[in-house]
Amino acid sequence: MKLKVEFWRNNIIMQDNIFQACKDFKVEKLVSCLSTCVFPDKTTYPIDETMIHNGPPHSSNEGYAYAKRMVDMQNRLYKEQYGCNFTAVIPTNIFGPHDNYDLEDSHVIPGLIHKCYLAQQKGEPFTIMGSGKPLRQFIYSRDLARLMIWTLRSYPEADPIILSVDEADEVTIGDVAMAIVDAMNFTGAVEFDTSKADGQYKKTASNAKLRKYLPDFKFTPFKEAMRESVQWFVDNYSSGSERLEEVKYEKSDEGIAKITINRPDKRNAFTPRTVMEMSWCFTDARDDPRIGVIILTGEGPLAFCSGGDQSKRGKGGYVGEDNIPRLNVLDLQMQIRRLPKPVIAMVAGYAVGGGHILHMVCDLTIAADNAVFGQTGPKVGSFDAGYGSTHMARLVGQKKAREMWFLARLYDAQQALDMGLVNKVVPLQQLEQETLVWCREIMRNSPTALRLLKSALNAAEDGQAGIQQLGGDATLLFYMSEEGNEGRTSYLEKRPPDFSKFPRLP
Ligand SMILES: CC(C)(COP(=O)(O)OP(=O)(O)OC[C@H]1O[C@@H](n2cnc3c(N)ncnc32)[C@H](O)[C@@H]1OP(=O)(O)O)[C@@H](O)C(=O)NCCC(=O)NCCSC(=O)CCC(=O)c1ccccc1C(=O)O
Repeated sequence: MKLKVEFWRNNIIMQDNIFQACKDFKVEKLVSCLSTCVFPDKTTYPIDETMIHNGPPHSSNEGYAYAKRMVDMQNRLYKEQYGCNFTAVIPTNIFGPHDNYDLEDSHVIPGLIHKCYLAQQKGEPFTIMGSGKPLRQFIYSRDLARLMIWTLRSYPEADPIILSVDEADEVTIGDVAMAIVDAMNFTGAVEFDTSKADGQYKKTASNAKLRKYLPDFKFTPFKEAMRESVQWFVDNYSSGSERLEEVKYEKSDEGIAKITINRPDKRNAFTPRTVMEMSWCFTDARDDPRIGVIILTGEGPLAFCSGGDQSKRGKGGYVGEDNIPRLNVLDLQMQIRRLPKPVIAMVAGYAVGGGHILHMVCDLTIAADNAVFGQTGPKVGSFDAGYGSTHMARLVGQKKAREMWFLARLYDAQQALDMGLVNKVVPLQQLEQETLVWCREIMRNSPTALRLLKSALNAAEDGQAGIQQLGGDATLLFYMSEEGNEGRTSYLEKRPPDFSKFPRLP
């Protein structure tokens, strides 16, 4: 690690602020997360919680390790002086879904999963650096989450606790590689590159203290945890999310997808690339049958989206890396409109220009109390004569729509609520929480009813295109019926169809 000073200062400043704020606001319990690198470089094994301060940490990460050691001291001092219930956990080698799977800077398991996947795709050998003999204890992220909740609720001490699998569950890097091979159904050659260094042979940690409190805690079997992690990686790799540069894309186990425009320095103004990336994400969310509702938002509290990036605007549209001018946000508006699942705009800060239109074409809008809405087009030489005008008039009425466009004023969240532009306004800190409440309520409802309602509401505005969407949904339902299938089956069986058993209802 190069930035030792930054690691030291940033961690110390964060810790000092958090501890003091938790004391001042009488927070009932604070659990800080340390890591095994706080332990001395030269030590005996297994390491345990009493050995943190027994000697210098490895020099490569001393800025970070010394700062983290201070957490242990802070926990004790705040308890002694103010009676605070603060403590720390020390997890060992976490892995699981949502990890950092980047090839350059990920930990061993996500890095190997990614390498094995690429080897599978390219038909190349799966190469593991080193002999594969070093031993490590790995904890599955879901197990760690359960233990963290237990720590919050029930662990009584200020002294830290190691959260690790048992010593008997230590595995070699070679075992890890073979578990990945199994989970991935990898059929190619597996090679160990012994010209590369192995790293420390073992770093065994004792979980005796954890076992004293929770003798019966059952860790997820390693191979099962590996299968879930590999499955998560494969599912999410195909979404193309690794290639996203201007947008963030997340999917939750609850069936909620979240697309975040990630250009906060430009108030989340969109370029042709931003729009393309959003479009990939919406396509993935539409095609993934586990997803039932999609959130569209902007990174940070200052803006949902400030419209087209004016610095990329050329003659004929916004110009990307290929030098071709585009107005591709119009296709994105259509995509959101036609997507057969509810899309919710989650708006903090500015939603202006083309960004305002994006929130309007979403099915619902939840706004933070700092949200600001409006069209700026006539001020910067632009306008949207499509949904930006006509759908707006449906939402707020003709007079108000003309006011918004002709004067190009900005409106606060309460004004937007009063004119029917948004569904709810909440304090900024509650924005995500409230949006998730709406998403979860939607997830409990019939997906087919929601789909048909969306296309019916669109059809009333969208003319023949709207009827086509509603008509497509009717065909989908018919294809799912026995009557529809009788037509197909009779054709394949080379017999006349028998529709006589289907009722001709009034
Ligand atoms: C959004 C603001 C009101 C925020 O103000 P403030 O908080 O004071 O921040 P700033 O200091 O102004 O901005 C910080 C930083 O971001 C840059 N930036 C902000 N917005 C844009 C933008 N749209 N393009 C490029 N850059 C932007 C800003 O320059 C600053 O950068 P520095 O380097 O730090 O200087 C305020 O920022 C603002 O008013 N922004 C402009 C809003 C705007 O006019 N947007 C364009 C409207 S036109 C449009 O969106 C058309 C879109 C389109 O493609 C289209 C075309 C044809 C038909 C339909 C459409 C359609 O979208 O439907």
